[in-house]
Amino acid sequence: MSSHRTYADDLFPQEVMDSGTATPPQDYPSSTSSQSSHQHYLESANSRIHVGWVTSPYEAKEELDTAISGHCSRLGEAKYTFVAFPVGGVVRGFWKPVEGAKNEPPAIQLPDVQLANNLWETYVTGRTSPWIDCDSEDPKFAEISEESLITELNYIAYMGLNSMTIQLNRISSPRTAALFNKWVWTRNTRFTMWIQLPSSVEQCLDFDPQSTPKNMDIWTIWANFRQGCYNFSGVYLQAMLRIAGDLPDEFVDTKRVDRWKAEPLGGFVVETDVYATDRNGMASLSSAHISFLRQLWSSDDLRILVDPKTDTFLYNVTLKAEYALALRQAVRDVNYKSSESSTTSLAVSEYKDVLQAPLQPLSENLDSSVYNVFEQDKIKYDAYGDAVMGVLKELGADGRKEIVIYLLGGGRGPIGTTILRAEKDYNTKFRQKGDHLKVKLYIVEKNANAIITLRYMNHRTWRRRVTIIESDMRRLPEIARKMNYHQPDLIVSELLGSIGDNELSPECLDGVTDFLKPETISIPQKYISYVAPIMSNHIHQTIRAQSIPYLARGLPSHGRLQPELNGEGAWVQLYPQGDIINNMDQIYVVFLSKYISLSRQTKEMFTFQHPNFQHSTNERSAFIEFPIDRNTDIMGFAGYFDLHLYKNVILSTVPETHTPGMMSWFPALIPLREQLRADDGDTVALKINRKVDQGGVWYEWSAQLKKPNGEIITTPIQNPNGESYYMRM
Ligand SMILES: C[S@@+](CC[C@H](N)C(=O)[O-])C[C@H]1O[C@@H](n2cnc3c(N)ncnc32)[C@H](O)[C@@H]1O
Repeated sequence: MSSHRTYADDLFPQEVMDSGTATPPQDYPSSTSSQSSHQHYLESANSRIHVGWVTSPYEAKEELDTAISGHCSRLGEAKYTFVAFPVGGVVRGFWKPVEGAKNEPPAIQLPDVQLANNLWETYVTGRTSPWIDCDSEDPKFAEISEESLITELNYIAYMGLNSMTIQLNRISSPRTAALFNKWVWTRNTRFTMWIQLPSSVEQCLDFDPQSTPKNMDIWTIWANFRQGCYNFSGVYLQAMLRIAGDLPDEFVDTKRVDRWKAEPLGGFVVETDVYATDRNGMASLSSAHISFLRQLWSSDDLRILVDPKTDTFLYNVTLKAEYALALRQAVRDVNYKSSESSTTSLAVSEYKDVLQAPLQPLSENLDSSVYNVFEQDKIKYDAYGDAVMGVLKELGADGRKEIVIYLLGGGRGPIGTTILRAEKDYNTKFRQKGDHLKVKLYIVEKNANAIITLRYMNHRTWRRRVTIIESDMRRLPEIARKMNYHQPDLIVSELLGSIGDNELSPECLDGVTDFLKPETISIPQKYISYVAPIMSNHIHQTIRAQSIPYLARGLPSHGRLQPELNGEGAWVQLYPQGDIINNMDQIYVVFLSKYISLSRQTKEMFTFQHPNFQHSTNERSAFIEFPIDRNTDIMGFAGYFDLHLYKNVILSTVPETHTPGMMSWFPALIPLREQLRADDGDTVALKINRKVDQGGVWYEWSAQLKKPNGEIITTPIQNPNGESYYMRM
């Protein structure tokens, strides 16, 4: 059964999940009764939505460097909540290097003691000097830039600022990225780094209409920079999208805009030439700009910076405030949570993108709380009831008096109750008094603890009608022969994981085949797994960053090896393949949130049918191709399944056909070791094998990327021999 149900995590009805980020109606103000709550809503937007001001050369007088607090107060009056200020002070910040001259930038002169530390942290983002260009074609200037950038980063660290921002002006910034790569991985100082991207490819200093690839885009500029920093945590290294008057196509085409949902987006820098004037003479945004902002406004933690491109705001005193107001108006209702809904959405959000290890109910006994979580899913049990009813109707049509049903893997018995209820409903609807169809029910369960509950249920709820068999179902043929148990007309089971077969349902059910009649029916009759490639820098980083605490180093891995007693007398689990490979080569269960699917369609992976009278192998092999329709980084594949219980009674976790309200399974995740860069027009394939040996089952997988010119890139085979993820039998 499903692994996402490992913890008491999914008690929330699907409806709540779906509306987790409860947004107020667009017409919020009119839907609230009082003026004062409307006022409160507007005021809360001023503090909830952080709009900052980029200090520009237009207002930069030298005195500003020692008068930051007054600068901040004036911005506060215009409803700005922070300022991006040159970290070296305005003289250094707006210095202009002269070509060919012996350039020596002015020294840093922004005294720290003018503000209390907490005020610097809260209100000031350090902006590196805009003239810095470590990737300049002029090697001397590139060198000066590198030295200056390190000096400024050091100063940001010294000041204890919480955030800094740097503007990328090139398509390719390998030296800047290398400098950041070293800094983030080796310096024990933590502040958020907002990497401002160019507003369009054509704006870049190194853009060349002849040599720049036609499909170059802002996302690729960012992805190369992020990759240059070896995908350092998105908590600290974030992209800021620069918005100018003309939006490039990739900020208008929804499927390309969506990629930013899978990236660590810090926010936006809005150039003031995007503003028009509305009917009331106020600064306003175009509907294209508003819709772009809204599409990516995933959280009110995002930041917006207003970057003045003219000095008009110096003469028109209300303009600054109007800029900020227009931005808040654009996004303030997107993530607005009314006070009634906030508790629930918070609880659900705790499980977003949390990695869970799939359950292995065959090799490990589940505990009561896990069963309790399963049992909340009324939709699943109702579907089982419908399927059993379907079989009773079909078999009962010949007027028989008895039908023998085995529930295989009964847990605490909810499907047992469902079966007996179906019997009652069938007799009420289709049989006369005295002509009842009787279900002879056996429940098989190997978990000795759950057996205690089943016996209690039998005594209390089922009026001792059920024969309870404490055993692994694979021993059922032997036990049943010895005990003269009846052969089943119907076997019912639910032994399914997030991709169907990954809790070893096929192997368990095959174990009872010799005890079946040729006409025995199985519920389920069939299950099919599905996959789709996904993009998610966040989940990639989360998987990589898992580490094993000292006191957990003896816990069994999910791989083939078991913990060992080492020479010092401690139990230790060894990972000869290394921690990172071990992390990347497992299948996880995740309530996916910060991700996007890269295919409009999920595609079939493996199919299993029951009963498997031919004893066909449970090994499988699949090669599943997907066309890629945008430049992207593929982090792996999301996995789903559908469950054909009986005839047209189907349960599904596949996004296109998801059973409404069913919450029993979160998607599975099949990660790649490294994110795989793909371009618009490529084809990616998942190559996956399901392998079986004496002790268990495992998957081995890799990806194959095909370029339009026929070039093929193949990634390494993951989880060879089940070393990191092995399902014991
Ligand atoms: C996913 S749970 C489902 C429990 C219950 N049918 C329900 O829907 O709540 C699967 C159950 O099958 C049991 N099980 C798994 N493999 C088994 C096997 N080979 N023989 C007997 N029981 C097994 C597990 O102990 C567990 O109780």
